[in-house]
Amino acid sequence: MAVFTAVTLDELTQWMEQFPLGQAVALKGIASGIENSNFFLTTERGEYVLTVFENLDFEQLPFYLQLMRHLAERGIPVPAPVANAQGELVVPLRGKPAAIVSKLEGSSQMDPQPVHCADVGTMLARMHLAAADFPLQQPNLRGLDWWQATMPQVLQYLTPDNAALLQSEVAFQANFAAGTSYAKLPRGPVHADLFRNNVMFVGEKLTGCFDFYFAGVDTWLYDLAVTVNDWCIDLDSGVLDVARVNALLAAYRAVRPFTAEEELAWQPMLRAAALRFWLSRLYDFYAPREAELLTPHDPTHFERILRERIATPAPRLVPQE
Ligand SMILES: Nc1ncnc2c1ncn2[C@@H]1O[C@H](COP(=O)(O)OP(=O)(O)O)[C@@H](O)[C@H]1O
Ligand SMILES: N[C@@H](CCOP(=O)(O)O)C(=O)O
Repeated sequence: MAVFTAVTLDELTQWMEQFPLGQAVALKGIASGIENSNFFLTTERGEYVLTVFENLDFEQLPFYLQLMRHLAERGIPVPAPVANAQGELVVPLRGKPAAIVSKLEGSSQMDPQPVHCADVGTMLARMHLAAADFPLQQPNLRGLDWWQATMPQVLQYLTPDNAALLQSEVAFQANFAAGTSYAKLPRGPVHADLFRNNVMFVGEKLTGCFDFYFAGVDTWLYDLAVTVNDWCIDLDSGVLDVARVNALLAAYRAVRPFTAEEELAWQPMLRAAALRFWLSRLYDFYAPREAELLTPHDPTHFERILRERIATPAPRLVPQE
């Protein structure tokens, strides 16, 4: 269950008057999210998604919603936020920030093949380029600073072996991030959570991606590593599937070629992307927020992926001649 704030159709009647969408005619809670209360909203003008933000405040939200608007205006298939009569994208509902965005067609592809991974690679590269001139700034709030602050809060719950892995990987990543090659990696606003469940397909056609609420400014390579670590793996073992990796990377670099520094940084970045989700899942598992009503995601999945990325060389970003 993931509707933390109950909203009724009656309640929306007056609230909706500020939006150019006509009357609300149907409202249905969406069970699958873990962060916010989401609803499919049908109005006289069409199909939308209403989100009531449970953990993000009015200061943080403009970055995400303006970024979605920026991308939508540049033809990237993301939900377009709907502004109210005052031009605001975030409006209080039941005392919490809320927003209406367009509804994407389709459903998630949870068993992706190379053809799907190629579409994801193309979209990701186009999204990076389209976001490059986005004017608002917000760092990736789940980056190195967060890892260093969060690690001490979970260490006590881990086996000695896992505690040692976590400490050594955070140290490795701090060293990697301090290097001169890292500083040269191209960066900009990134999605930072482009998992299978955040992309829609109709058949083999990608119709869009959503859930920008972990977006922030970080390296493009990090975003790519997060994506590959979810789309291109055997879910049981965490092992990379070479055909899917190569399809995603070839499609990405056809839109935006990689730099020499990115080629060198690929393997450490795959480790960084695995660490990020191992740590957030450990944190959600051992230190759940009060409002959290869902079973947290399994941390051992990303522990396996991290160990695998440390142990096994990944396919290169650009295959050697
Ligand atoms: N713009 C959208 N178009 C279509 N479906 C959406 C859209 N936004 C969210 N959804 C649906 O709502 C579900 C939960 O959204 P999500 O953003 O993942 O929630 P949370 O941030 O709470 O984890 C998604 O799995 C998807 O089915
Ligand atoms: N993708 C993250 C958790 C974020 O959940 P989402 O439903 O908002 O995408 C993970 O798998 O740990």
